[in-house]
Amino acid sequence: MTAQDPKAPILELKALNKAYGALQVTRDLSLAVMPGEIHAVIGPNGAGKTTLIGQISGETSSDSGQVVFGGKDVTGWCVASRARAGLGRTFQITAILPEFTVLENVALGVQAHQGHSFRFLRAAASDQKLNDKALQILGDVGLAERAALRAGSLSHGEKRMLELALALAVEPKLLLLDEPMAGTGPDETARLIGILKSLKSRCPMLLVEHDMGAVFQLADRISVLVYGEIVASGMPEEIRADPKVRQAYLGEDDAA
Ligand SMILES: Nc1ncnc2c1ncn2[C@@H]1O[C@H](COP(=O)(O)OP(=O)(O)OP(=O)(O)O)[C@@H](O)[C@H]1O
Repeated sequence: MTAQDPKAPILELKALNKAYGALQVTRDLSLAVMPGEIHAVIGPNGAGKTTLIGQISGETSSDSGQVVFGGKDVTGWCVASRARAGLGRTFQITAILPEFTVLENVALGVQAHQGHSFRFLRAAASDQKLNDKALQILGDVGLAERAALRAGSLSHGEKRMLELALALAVEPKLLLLDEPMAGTGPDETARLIGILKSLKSRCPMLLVEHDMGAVFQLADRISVLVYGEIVASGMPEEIRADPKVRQAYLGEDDAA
């Protein structure tokens, strides 16, 4: 299969392993993300989800196994090379420049992606094409009417949407989302769910999320990680019904 084949996975993990000393954090971990899908990884605290995201983005080296992205083996690639190849991830809120407007933040992201330096903010601010692109992205994440505000004045949930806009500014082929709902209230969570749903046909996602309501609304496929191992992988209804999963992770709660 080639990267152009629409049925080929955009991301394939093959038997990934990572240990810290005696602690085996991910073990023989394999999964695939297909074009047009949201694949969620859930698991109890300490299951290895953040480590796995790091192994995919390149921040954490793997002891063995392969990361294949867009048909290319990127296992030995650094973070920047993987990002340039289209592996996007949401940034921490600290990546937002609070004194700049919402529009300027995204315009700078678009500009950086186009290979210019951050130093040319003035040029960026007057570049209509750049601003148009940034505004379009802000529309995609529901922040168009906040464009002229200082980014620092946004609510927590809006900052998460701005993070998403910054990730989209680089036109990713896959988005890694590490707990995008963390700290957001119910209304903002509902808005974020709607936004992510509307984006998935254009950008497949690997979603790590503790909010089970959000996971079950968003995911096309769910993999359950326990002690670094995928104990179940399937459609949401299969996962909900799997007794192993209920015991290992969902507990007594109804996951809906
Ligand atoms: N750099 C490190 N050095 C040593 N141990 C680590 C390191 N990073 C993670 N660990 C350990 O690996 C295990 C998995 O951690 P990880 O953060 O990947 O889990 P997680 O599933 O993301 O947890 P959470 O849901 O709480 O965020 C934990 O026991 C953690 O203490």
